[in-house]
Amino acid sequence: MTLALGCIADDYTGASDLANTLTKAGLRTVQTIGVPADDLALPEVDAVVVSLKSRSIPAEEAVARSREAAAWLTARGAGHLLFKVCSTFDSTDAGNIGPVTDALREDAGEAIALVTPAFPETARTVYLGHLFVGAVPLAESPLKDHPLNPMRDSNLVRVLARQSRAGVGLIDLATVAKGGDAVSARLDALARDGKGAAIADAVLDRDLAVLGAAALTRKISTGASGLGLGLARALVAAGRVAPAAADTDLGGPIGGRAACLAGSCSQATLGQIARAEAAMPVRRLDPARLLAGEDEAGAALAWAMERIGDGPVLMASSAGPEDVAAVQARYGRDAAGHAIEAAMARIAEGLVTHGVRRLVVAGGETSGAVVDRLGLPAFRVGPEIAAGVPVLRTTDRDMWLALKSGNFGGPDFFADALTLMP
Ligand SMILES: Nc1ncnc2c1ncn2[C@@H]1O[C@H](COP(=O)(O)OP(=O)(O)OP(=O)(O)O)[C@@H](O)[C@H]1O
Ligand SMILES: O=C(O)[C@@H](O)C(=O)CO
Repeated sequence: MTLALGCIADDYTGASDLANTLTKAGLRTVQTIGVPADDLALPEVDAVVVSLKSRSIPAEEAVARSREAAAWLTARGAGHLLFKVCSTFDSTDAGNIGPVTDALREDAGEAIALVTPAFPETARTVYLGHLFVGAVPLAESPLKDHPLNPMRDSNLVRVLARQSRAGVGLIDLATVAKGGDAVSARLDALARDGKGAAIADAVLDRDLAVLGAAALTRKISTGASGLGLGLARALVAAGRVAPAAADTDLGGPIGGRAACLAGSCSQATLGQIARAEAAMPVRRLDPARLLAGEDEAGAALAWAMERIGDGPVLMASSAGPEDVAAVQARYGRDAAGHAIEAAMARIAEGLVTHGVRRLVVAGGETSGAVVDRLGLPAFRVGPEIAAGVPVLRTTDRDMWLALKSGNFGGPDFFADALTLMP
């Protein structure tokens, strides 16, 4: 297998978002969970997206795992590596976007890396280094209340500089508008100035095409699915990939039991859970009981088993910012997050043991915990449920999954997803 593009995603939902974007742009793509074992049979593809669960772990560990993934991808011929981060730049000042970008860039022998989380299809745009989520700056968006990494600064040059060893510069929209050569010249100038990364503005998909072409002249870049789109278009335009139609034959219907799990506390997910109440039974997990050591996961599973023969069910730990803050104040942010993720993973395992073969999970960390517990090695990419969320089919067994990034999907996401998972 010779890869045109190797991708390292810092969470599993983000990886499926990127795999979806690359597939739609004509790249044959597979999503693996972690660095694939040597004996894992993979189809012939143009791009591999290695999913890591590295967004919220200590920086040294994130660097080590990302390096391992980079080595695997490079050994399979990947000419360019994209480090896929969240389109809302989810990270803390001790976070990992800077350290991983620095490490991959240095290993690749590059002086500077282009960085942009812009993804206009989902209303993430960057102007003068400031990230906008829809019509508001990042720090005024619901991301300011994220349970793990509250985003309180919209200026990404500043955010990335706080996490990076090398300095961070800006490629502004006026430069992007002049085209790929102007972007490359600006990267060179910033590198001469000692910068190791440059936040690039992008407001429209055409800006991403320019950035993708410029990024492709170097060995690594960092960004969200929008930059993936730009890189895919540049690879096709350069004749390095012959565009393929999406993989329509994923193996036929599976049928059987279906369930949804939500651990995301994003505004979008909270609205989707409320809407799902009209379509299926919904059980809210009680984080306080769970964190007090009571068998809340077992109780939720028993609840599900009484109903699942009649149709899909949804179980959610999700809560609004005030409730999340109260739980975190009492039990600690990481301890609360990990305990709830572990409960979700246990419920997922129980569901699959009892015949669930169609599973929808909301939230990146939550999806990571669930997929790890189920031991799924890789996914092929099916139809798109909503921007950034495809249907996935496991490569080693008959199972449909959808891993939804917290902020993605329309109001009826859970029902929409199950409709596309026959
Ligand atoms: N009621 C709750 N109180 C405190 N923490 C919670 C609660 N419910 C879920 N959590 C934790 O909040 C975190 C949510 O992160 P997760 O990545 O799953 O969702 P997200 O950030 O919205 O999704 P994405 O990363 O895809 O945007 C998890 O660690 C989860 O365990
Ligand atoms: O880029 C995004 O917003 C998503 O793919 C994601 O990474 C959310 O976890």
